[in-house]
Amino acid sequence: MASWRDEVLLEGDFYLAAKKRTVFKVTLIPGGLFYSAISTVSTQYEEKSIQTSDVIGCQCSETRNISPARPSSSLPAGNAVATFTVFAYPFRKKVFSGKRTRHRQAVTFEISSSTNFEENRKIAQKWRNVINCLARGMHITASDVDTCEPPPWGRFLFLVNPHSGPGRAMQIFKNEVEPMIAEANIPYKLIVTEYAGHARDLVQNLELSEWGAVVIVSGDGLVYEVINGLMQRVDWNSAIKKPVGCIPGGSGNALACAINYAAGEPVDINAVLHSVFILIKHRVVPMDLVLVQTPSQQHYSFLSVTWGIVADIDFESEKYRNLGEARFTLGAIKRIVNLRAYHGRLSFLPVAEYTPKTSAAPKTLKKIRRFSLRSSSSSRNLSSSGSIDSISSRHSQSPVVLTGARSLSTTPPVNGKDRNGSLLCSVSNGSGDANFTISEQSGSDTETNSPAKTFPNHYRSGAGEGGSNGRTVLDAVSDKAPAVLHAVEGTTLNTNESKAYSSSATASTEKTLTNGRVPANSKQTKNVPFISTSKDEAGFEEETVHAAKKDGEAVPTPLLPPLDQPVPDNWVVEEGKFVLACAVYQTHLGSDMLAAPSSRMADGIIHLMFVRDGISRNHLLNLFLTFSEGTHVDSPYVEFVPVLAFRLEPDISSGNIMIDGERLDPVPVQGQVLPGVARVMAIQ
Ligand SMILES: Nc1ncnc2c1ncn2[C@@H]1O[C@H](COP(=O)(O)OP(=O)(O)OP(=O)(O)O)[C@@H](O)[C@H]1O
Repeated sequence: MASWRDEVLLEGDFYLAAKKRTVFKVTLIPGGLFYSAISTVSTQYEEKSIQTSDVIGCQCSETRNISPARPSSSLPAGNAVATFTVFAYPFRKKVFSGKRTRHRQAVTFEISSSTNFEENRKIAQKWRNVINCLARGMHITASDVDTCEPPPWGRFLFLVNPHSGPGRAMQIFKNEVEPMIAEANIPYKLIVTEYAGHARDLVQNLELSEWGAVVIVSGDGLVYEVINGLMQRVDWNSAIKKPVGCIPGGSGNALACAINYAAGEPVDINAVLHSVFILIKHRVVPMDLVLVQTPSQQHYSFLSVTWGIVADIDFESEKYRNLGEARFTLGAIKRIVNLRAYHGRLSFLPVAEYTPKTSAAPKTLKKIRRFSLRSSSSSRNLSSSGSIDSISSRHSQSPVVLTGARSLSTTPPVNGKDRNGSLLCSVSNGSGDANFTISEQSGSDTETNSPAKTFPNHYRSGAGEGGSNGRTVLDAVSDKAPAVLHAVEGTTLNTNESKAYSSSATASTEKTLTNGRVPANSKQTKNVPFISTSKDEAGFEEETVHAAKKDGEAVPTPLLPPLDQPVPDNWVVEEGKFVLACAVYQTHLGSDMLAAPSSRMADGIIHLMFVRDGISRNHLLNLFLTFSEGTHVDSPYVEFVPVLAFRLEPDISSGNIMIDGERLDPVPVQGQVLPGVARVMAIQ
């Protein structure tokens, strides 16, 4: 909370609608609004406050002055009274569980300082405007208060699937979403989907400029439809930047859980309320997609590709859809009892060297691979500069950057404690462990339709109490890994930071790349994917595959060889029987399944998890029980590998492959990350 030393923006003596006979001194500072009784007839009131980070909107209205309830009012009884109401959702601790959850608070102030209603109304409107600007994260000073107005909202298009989950999506919209959207005064249109595929058809033909955002009130199936509808447009590169919001109305709601988790909001209680809160307080945040190829189709996946027990549970529990999320628990019990393992081949291009958990060999990190996808309009330097490792290209798109010759294993943040967009890594250099922070970075071509675009530096203060407040991240570089580079969330690095980096690279080369292979001595041409490599003084290598994306052109897949051809030599191939294999790129697969705790929305990483055959039912059950806390990643049975691309080739035709919860017959599939291409309404 801001302190009293903060600049006072507005002050006034108002009645509180709830305390009819008391005048309150009300003070507004950038961090919040304070009010305390200055005259009391019967009771003393403590000073109370409302934080602007909890406020979703403020509105004016009028009421009647009722005599003799206003002893010191200058208004005659029966006259109109101007009011403003602040709608806030602060956290409160639950009595028994001790868990923090937001609750609604509406505080109405009545202005009766003048006998002239119009004058009072103007005062109320001024307070409303300033409070709304602050709630939207704008930086307001005392000199702005007479003129400031919040930027108009872009209209939200709500897509509600009446059949998702237990069939409550429409009820959720009416009872929980609509009232909060009205409090925030956001214009919207509601479309109820009429058939499977309706949302995809809609967004494929939508005039996107008419909408501030597309918001899904459903499960992940409708999110999948919207993402794929946008990606299948000719103008896919611009269309996919339309912010997508997500309110949990289905049975799994993995994306909604991931968004709540990233914002530091509860995932398991009052999930809808917290999701709507995020929707209103959102920033536009980049999100990775994964392009998934099968022999006959191409999918754009935002969540996961699963095979084995996780896919079986997801598909086979469909028939219990009316149980909501409990369907997964029931499905898991049934599947563990009838445990199956599937034979196949799992290949992947790891971000760093892969060493199986069972191996006694030291885990040495000598190389980091990245994939950089840029809008071709901004990629001209890549083909002409001859220095593709120039600072600007590194920092404007790099999803994860790490240099330094150390052994590395990713460790989960402690229950989401580190949610500043940073991936914590435990790095061992032989003399003990050191913690390093790898920061992820937003895409260079981040566009917003939110006020963040107009007020980028100040909008960050708008995060909720439990959130990370979206602070600018330039993490300290440990002296044990001098070459670790940190990117900045949503901002560009300053010159000093750039210089610091450039001194660490001693050599760089580049080659063009075709279908995962690198022709020697090929010449750079515009829009042709290519690899750059650089080595620092310690011999640590960083290899980046660069590709350009553009409306009207195919989505680039330089990491993927044709599905009927072998994977390149730099891929790892694991063959055998698997109980499960999951490629995950969100933290959650359900509210009690923190599948990839270290995942970030735009980390440019596919988190590949697999369990080989040989695990007992007992151990598997225990493993499933640890999913809710995310500690399964520490299990000796679970391999957890950050990768840029993967291929899964099941040997048998039984079982299921699920892409974002949509079933496929077990056919060969492969996927490649598309770093930060999509945009979601979130708080990081
Ligand atoms: N009006 C409709 N009638 C029938 N099916 C629909 C309709 N609208 C959408 N659908 C389809 O319903 C399917 C399930 O919806 P959704 O995934 O949103 O809910 P869910 O499966 O309960 O949630 P989750 O995927 O999170 O478990 C989607 O694949 C979507 O294509």
